[in-house]
Amino acid sequence: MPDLETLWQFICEKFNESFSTITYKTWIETAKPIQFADQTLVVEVPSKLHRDYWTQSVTPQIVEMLQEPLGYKITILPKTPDEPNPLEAYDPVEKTASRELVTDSSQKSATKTFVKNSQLNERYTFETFVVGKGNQLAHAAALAVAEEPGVFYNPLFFYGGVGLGKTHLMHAIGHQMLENRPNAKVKYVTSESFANDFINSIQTKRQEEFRQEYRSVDLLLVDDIQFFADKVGTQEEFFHTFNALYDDKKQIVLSSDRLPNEIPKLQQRLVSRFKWGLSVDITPPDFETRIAILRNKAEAEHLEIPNETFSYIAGQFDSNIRELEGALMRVQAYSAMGHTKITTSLAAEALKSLNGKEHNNKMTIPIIQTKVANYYNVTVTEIKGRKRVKAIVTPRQVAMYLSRKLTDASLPRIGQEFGGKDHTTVLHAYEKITKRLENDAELEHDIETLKAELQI
Ligand SMILES: Nc1ncnc2c1ncn2[C@@H]1O[C@H](COP(=O)(O)OP(=O)(O)OP(=O)(O)O)[C@@H](O)[C@H]1O
Repeated sequence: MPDLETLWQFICEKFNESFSTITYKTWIETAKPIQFADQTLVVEVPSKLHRDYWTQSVTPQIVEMLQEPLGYKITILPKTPDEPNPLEAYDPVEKTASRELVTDSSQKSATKTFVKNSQLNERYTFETFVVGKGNQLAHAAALAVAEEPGVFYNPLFFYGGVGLGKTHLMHAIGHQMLENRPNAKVKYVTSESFANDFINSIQTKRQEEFRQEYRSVDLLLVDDIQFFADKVGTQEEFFHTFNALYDDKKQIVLSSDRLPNEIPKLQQRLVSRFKWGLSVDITPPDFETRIAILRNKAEAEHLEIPNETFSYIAGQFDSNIRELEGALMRVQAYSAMGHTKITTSLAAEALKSLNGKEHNNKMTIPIIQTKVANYYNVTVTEIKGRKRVKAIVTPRQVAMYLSRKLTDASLPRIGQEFGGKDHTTVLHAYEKITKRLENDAELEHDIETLKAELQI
């Protein structure tokens, strides 16, 4: 019997040879082998969603892949970090019972006519999508749905703030599905286009055609469904479209800036249907992800940009990737106009005039973290980390306190920027520093100095 390391290496190599890089990265690279005993392999995966996908799809493929070389069938038990090692916990793992979501394994659709015009943007693929903490689950769910449409999460519902990649992921699902099944019929629309198509069909007496068009797809992607609010007739029609596709086990993917039950004037029966599948949120990217997105974009545009300039731009825009990309393009335009290289001071100059605002004066959490770390002689990594020695806890709490005072970021958002901490930790830090300030003159001096430096 091979040891754990050899077995895992073998699995990685085999999987890498047989599947696309994105599949490999999403399901294998995020997994960690834990134990191999009694022909049973325990693998730790990041979330329940990953575990479900492993159970349903990855595990059978690996078992089959290994059967010939090993000469026997191994058992694979995926678990999340919170779950005990099933081999140690003794309890036989519930392999399928833990599925939280409705699934249906009877998907296999008939051949469809080839549809060229599915309104997909070529740039929005899984390959160009940078995965980070805020979007890891959404990305994994998107890939699961693209690879096995109608099986896992139907509907798949993305929600989250503006410019965070919901549309990008929806298009990526469409591309991936067409790559796997070139004859599939994929349709991407915004909720407004759906409403317009519907109204036009009434005006031109082509309702039957409209229904035929929307109800014959294999994958329907409807973006920004918050704009269904107030459109009673459109909601009614969409309800029937949804039912027809769902009953036919066709995949539906929806997006909105908020959860279904928070969309005003959305019919209750639609809200409840939208909850049948999986709702997954996308939160703003952390600093490292923002840098990775900028790097990718710069590489695609063949731009040469120093590391510190990436950090500078990523420090300025922390809650909307569209703005982040826009900033990079602006810097590029500035450099092209002046025939000069891209440097941090050029970037500062370019972004300063953005909307006529002094944009480089905008306070962001990474700027606060850097300033506080320097002031207390610790590193930003330590500030974001979990070490509980006083020399680090105080700077960490001060940085959280200042982030709350000097930026508009919410408590969860601040927690996320501090290495993914809970919002209650941020609140605790804020309250602790506020209390200490009542009778700690030294701390008061530190904070006043930092504030003065930060607000220059
Ligand atoms: N993780 C990511 N990796 C690379 N690019 C991204 C990522 N997330 C978003 N983007 C890019 O940011 C821009 C905005 O993304 P997108 O349009 O998908 O946002 P959205 O959440 O649909 O916004 P809206 O709520 O305005 O519809 C796009 O150009 C997209 O390619």
